[in-house]
Amino acid sequence: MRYLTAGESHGPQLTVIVEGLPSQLPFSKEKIDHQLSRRQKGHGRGRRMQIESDQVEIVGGVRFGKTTGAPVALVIENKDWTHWQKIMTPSPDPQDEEKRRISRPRPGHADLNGAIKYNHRDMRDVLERSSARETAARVAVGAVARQILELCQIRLVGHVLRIGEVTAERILETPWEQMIEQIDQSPVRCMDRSVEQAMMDLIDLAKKEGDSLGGVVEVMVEGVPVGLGSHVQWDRKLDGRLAQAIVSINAFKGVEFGIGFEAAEKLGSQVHDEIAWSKERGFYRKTNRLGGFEGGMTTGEPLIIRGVMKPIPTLYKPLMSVDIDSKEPFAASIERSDSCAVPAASVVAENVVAWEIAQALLEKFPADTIDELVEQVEEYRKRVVAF
Ligand SMILES: Cc1cc2nc3c(=O)[nH]c(=O)nc-3n(C[C@H](O)[C@H](O)[C@H](O)COP(=O)(O)O)c2cc1C
Ligand SMILES: C=C(O[C@@H]1CC(C(=O)O)=C[C@@H](OP(=O)(O)O)[C@H]1O)C(=O)O
Repeated sequence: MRYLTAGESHGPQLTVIVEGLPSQLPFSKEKIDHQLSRRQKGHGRGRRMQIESDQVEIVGGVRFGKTTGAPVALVIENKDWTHWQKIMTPSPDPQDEEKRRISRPRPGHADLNGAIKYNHRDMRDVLERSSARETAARVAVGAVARQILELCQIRLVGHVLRIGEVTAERILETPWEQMIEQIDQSPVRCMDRSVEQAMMDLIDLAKKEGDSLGGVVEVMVEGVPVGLGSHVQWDRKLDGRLAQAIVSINAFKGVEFGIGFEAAEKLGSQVHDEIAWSKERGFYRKTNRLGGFEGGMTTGEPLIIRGVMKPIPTLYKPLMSVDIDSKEPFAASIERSDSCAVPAASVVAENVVAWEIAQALLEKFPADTIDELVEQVEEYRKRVVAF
């Protein structure tokens, strides 16, 4: 399976083509819209999210509610387009275009590197595509992948572990349904009720001071069979692919699995997970400190993946930059912006993980129809327990 996204942040729409989905997959627009709406919420977002109300339109590859096996085409409208149409389309007056041109790169954005690389004197030609608006398209794709995972008894959840200096407890013992409800009701998508308010206060303070905040998100995946991914070639290692997927989310700068970077300060005996066996479960690990991966393959334990997001680069208390025409220094212009998007990014992280897992599943169990996939996964699970 593969997908491509296209579309500018302030253009008419985002477009996605997903290829290789098995046929006969019940395809729910509601489930995609649900994920899209989760991505729009969260304390700290700016005014743009009040304008958008993301909904997917299915324009190819689905008939009578099921995939046909043909490429699936999805569209998400940008409601903000109506306000930007004039700026985004050519003007008969060249002076108009000159006035609209962006010549002042924002630190922390793709503006300057993209302008130099693609030889743009108007940095709108870079920022329109580098914007995290594109993550709406990736969430739509992840929401499709989740429909495959659901039928294969694999479920996942994501939450905010940290905002700035406020860190939540990881509540791994909470029953799954309760955990999901708790996260979705939290204004910062945090499982730990005791720190929610502290997170919101910190976001409000950063906003008041014209600053921004980052944090850490965590995704857990349960029910993944042993042996997705492979040790035999570098680009087939599933932890490696997930790392790429996470760091490809705008503003994500790092990733870890299980205890992650803590492993550096521990002894081997405190890090590796002992192997055990029972008739009911087959082989299992007594602990899950490595977060469900050994040798680039899943161990059958839950996957624990964390990603760190840097603070939003656009600041109301602007940083210094240099104009590309005059070469004069200036204080970066102030534009509408989120002050913290970690809650939204936790939903993006969940959905990019969903895609990678579904893709790895279809690599291990190639299938033209969803029933073929589900049958193979069920048979394999039996074989694994009996191994
Ligand atoms: C959900 C989400 C929302 C974001 N919103 C903003 C924003 O409002 N303003 C901003 O300057 N950056 C925002 N960003 C981050 C920028 O898109 C990102 O930092 C920029 O494209 C540069 O890419 P890099 O940080 O990966 O190097 C957001 C990121 C995500 C994931
Ligand atoms: C549009 C979204 O996020 C945007 C990501 C973003 C950026 O620079 O990455 C900047 C802001 O956009 P605007 O410049 O239009 O205010 C965010 O609102 C979205 O998440 O759907």
